[in-house]
Amino acid sequence: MRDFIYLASQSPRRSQLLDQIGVAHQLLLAGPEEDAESLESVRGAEAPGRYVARVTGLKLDAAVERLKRQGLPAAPVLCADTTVCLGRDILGKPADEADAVRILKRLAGQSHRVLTAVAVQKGKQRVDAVSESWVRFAPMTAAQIKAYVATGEPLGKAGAYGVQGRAAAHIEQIRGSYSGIMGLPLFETAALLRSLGVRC
Ligand SMILES: Cc1cn([C@H]2C[C@H](O)[C@@H](COP(=O)(O)OP(=O)(O)OP(=O)(O)O)O2)c(=O)[nH]c1=O
Repeated sequence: MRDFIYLASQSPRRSQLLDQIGVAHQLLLAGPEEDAESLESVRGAEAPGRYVARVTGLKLDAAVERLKRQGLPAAPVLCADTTVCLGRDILGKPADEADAVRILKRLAGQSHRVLTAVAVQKGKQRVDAVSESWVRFAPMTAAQIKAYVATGEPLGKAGAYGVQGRAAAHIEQIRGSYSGIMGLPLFETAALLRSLGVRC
């Protein structure tokens, strides 16, 4: 018998990744009355690790409230947040194509960190983890950046790229968690679910 969980995320990648390890899940999405984007604002000099864990906690608070409000059957709720950082700078999702070009120019020829926090709440119990990975992009010409941005892939993704997509052609090296870079670190996720006694 498998338990099901709620996935409070609009990211199709996170749902695919949960499928990959056989976690039955239902989406628990924010309604138009919730200002989901405002949860992701950065506080002054906040370190990236703290930022990503704090935002994930806020997403989970909002999701648990949503579950209560909607009167849905009780089940564990999972949230995650992915942040790309270059040094101490947090690079979020690009606002538009020009912003994606600007971000990718900074990442090209450099190594950066990808932090993904995941948090799960079951009843009153909450557990969380942060996965850290390093990604090194090869140098990219302006034409290569332009061509990549024209694919539309950078929009909606932290750091303006998808490791699982065409960006892979420019990624020289990865250290850490491939699934974490994509948006949900599966090793940590499975361990958190097990620690809560979720059968999957
Ligand atoms: C770095 C990287 C990020 N991403 C994606 C994963 C996340 O969807 C997105 C980071 O944004 P997030 O704010 O973590 O997630 P989201 O807004 O897509 O979904 P929600 O807040 O509802 O959970 O970037 C990739 O798909 N591939 C990558 O290589």
